Amino acid sequence: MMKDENEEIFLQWAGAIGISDSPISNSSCLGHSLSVANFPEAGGRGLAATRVLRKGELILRVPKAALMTSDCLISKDYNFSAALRRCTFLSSTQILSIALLNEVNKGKSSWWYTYLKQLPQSYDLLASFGQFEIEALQIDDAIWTAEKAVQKSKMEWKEANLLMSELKLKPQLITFKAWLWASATISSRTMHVPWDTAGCLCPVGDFFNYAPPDEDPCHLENSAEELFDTNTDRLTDAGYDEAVASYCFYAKRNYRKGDQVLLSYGTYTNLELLEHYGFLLQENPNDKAFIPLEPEMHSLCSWPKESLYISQNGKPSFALLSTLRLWATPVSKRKSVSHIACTGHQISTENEVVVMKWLAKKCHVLLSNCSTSIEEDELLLRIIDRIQDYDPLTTEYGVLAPALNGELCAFFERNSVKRRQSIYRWKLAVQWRYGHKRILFDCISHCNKILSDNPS
Ligand SMILES: C[S@@+](CC[C@H](N)C(=O)[O-])C[C@H]1O[C@@H](n2cnc3c(N)ncnc32)[C@H](O)[C@@H]1O
Repeated sequence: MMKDENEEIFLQWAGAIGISDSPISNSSCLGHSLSVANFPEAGGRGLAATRVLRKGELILRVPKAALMTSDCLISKDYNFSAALRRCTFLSSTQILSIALLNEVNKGKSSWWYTYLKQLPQSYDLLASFGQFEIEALQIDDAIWTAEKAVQKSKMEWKEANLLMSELKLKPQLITFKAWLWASATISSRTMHVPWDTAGCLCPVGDFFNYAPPDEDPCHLENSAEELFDTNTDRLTDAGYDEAVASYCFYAKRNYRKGDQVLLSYGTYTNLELLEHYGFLLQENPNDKAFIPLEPEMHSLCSWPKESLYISQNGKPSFALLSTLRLWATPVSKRKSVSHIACTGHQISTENEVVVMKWLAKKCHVLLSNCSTSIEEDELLLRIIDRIQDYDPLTTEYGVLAPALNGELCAFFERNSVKRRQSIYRWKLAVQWRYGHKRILFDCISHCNKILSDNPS
């Protein structure tokens, strides 16, 4: 069956179970406010505005009965609930992943068959990265995060094996590959519900692609305000509304007809987006670069580790700057100036010069420790695009940039089969390291500017 045909059947099914983008009851699911469209540069399949949408307007309602939750899957499946009682050690996310595979196992007899059929067949979350793509991240912190994601996924899969074999799932649904698919579906598509920490799968609502939150939640002045939940890492401009027993989605800004309607799933760095959703943004205002600090720096201040970073624009965070200022102060004077540092003020010109020199040098060393430069990564990204387009001349690029030779050869050796997906993951890794290096580079420029304004 054609992809569009599947989509058509899915939208009819969604309309019949009450999913609607219209305030008046309507048998069709979409068409009043939204339509499914393809946005190749911003998430692929997504939702477009079919008319002018005003900020704060309710644009989609998905009734509770249409939400796929562990509760609803378990309560309708006696075997599953009986087997689950014997496996009390599984997390809510593992349970929802197994419940999802259990539905897939039912094939056409599953009530969710039409929904399951249109889910993506694979994902590119960090947990699905192979050794080659992990190494392509180049930066220790990111490599560690990716390795941890793979290990965690493997461990959760092993723990889930007992229940999956009790359920007698088909052999291909018990594999690690199937587990990666199920857990990535849960990680990248679930939405927060108050009664289950695993969240829910929300047909049609999970077609919204992501835009980072661009406003401070405290300053929101529209009807979606009360749905803004800074404590959850799920969709924040949508939420479950008990009063109407539905998941409700609101326009987070004004849209023109044809615009892609986006939602903010939360505030994420690019590494976090890769880890939880399998994509990253070329321009992510929430991206950050964490750099290794001297052990002493951590004990100097009470700032949490996560607050010590370089922002996407190359400027050190408030906490990092005040920590560095205090650290650059002679030990005997630290106590008397700590209140100045903690309130974000410059301690002295000499102190600022030491801080900026240290920071610029650190970024410079980190950049020179990488096996490729920013320019080489830029070239590699162009080469990868050509490889994606099956340009036969691409191997010759190694001559243009000898530093890329090893990486290009390693890719071709390992990836004769299943190239498309491997190329895409490799590209994500290179895009990530390129963005990270740009932050370090911009930080050096920022420090140099301050140094030239404060000649020592
Ligand atoms: C909730 S789904 C959104 C709908 C999805 N595009 C689909 O076809 O079903 C989330 C996934 O969409 C993709 N995505 C969402 N926003 C994106 C963006 N701004 N850029 C690239 N990919 C995006 C990622 O693959 C992500 O894991």
